[in-house]
Amino acid sequence: MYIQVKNVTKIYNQNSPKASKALEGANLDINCGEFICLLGPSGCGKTTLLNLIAGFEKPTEGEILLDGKVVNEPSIKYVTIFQNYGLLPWRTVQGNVELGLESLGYDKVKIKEIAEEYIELVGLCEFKKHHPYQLSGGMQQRVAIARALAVDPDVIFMDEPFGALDAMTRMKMQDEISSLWEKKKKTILFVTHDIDESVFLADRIVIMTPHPGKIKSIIDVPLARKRDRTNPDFLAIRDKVFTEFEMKEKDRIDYYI
Ligand SMILES: Nc1ncnc2c1ncn2[C@@H]1O[C@H](COP(=O)(O)OP(=O)(O)OP(=O)(O)O)[C@@H](O)[C@H]1O
Repeated sequence: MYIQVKNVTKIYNQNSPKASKALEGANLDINCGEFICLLGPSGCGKTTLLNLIAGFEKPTEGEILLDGKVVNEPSIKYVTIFQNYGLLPWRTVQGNVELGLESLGYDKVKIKEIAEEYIELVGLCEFKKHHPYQLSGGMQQRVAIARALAVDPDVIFMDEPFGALDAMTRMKMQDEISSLWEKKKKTILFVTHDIDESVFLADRIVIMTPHPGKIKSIIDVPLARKRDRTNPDFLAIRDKVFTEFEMKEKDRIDYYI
């Protein structure tokens, strides 16, 4: 097993009157190369679990192993892509993609070569001399993805990366990240509260519920890619997820009768 979350509880501000239990008794095993979505409503501990696995936070109880080693701190082998892209405004697209590579100690020619390869992969060749303010939100997110992939990380953490995008751009980015994942087969942990997004992207969906944050269940998504959002199999899994959250239309109708 590549990532192991063993009985992990996280309490922020422990031993203070402000103590809050964000996550309770989480157990999760992730295989190398899997695309995992953490799905749930606000406050269910998705970001907390992501930050614990990425090493930005420490568990209050339990432990997390990555490739057999206890996670204690963030590592250069794991990259995180946030909702706000995290691009440097004074650098061009090329400069932003080169950023992570510079810290790996490659020479200038190699850095330029690798950056160009990934700029091409996300379809931004014509824009490599542009600055972030000259790009749309979707294009900025593609730069962030190119920058993340360029350092050839073992794991990519994505915390609601498409949250700020309009619906059409968001679907296009879902297509792109899904086909990039197929090409590169990186282990991806992707936080979302969008049910359709999780069914479109994930190999497995980790269903989380709040008060306190818990892993409620895990749903397999054994659908071939590229996925069709209108296919009956897609809709059946979507339905299953709705049932897990007790949000099915049938239940609401019963309630009103
Ligand atoms: N640094 C922190 N200090 C104290 N409490 C925190 C901290 N971070 C998160 N929490 C609390 O822990 C709980 C889980 O938060 P978390 O951000 O992990 O949930 P989430 O599912 O990612 O929510 P959202 O979808 O709104 O981002 C919430 O009640 C939140 O207020």
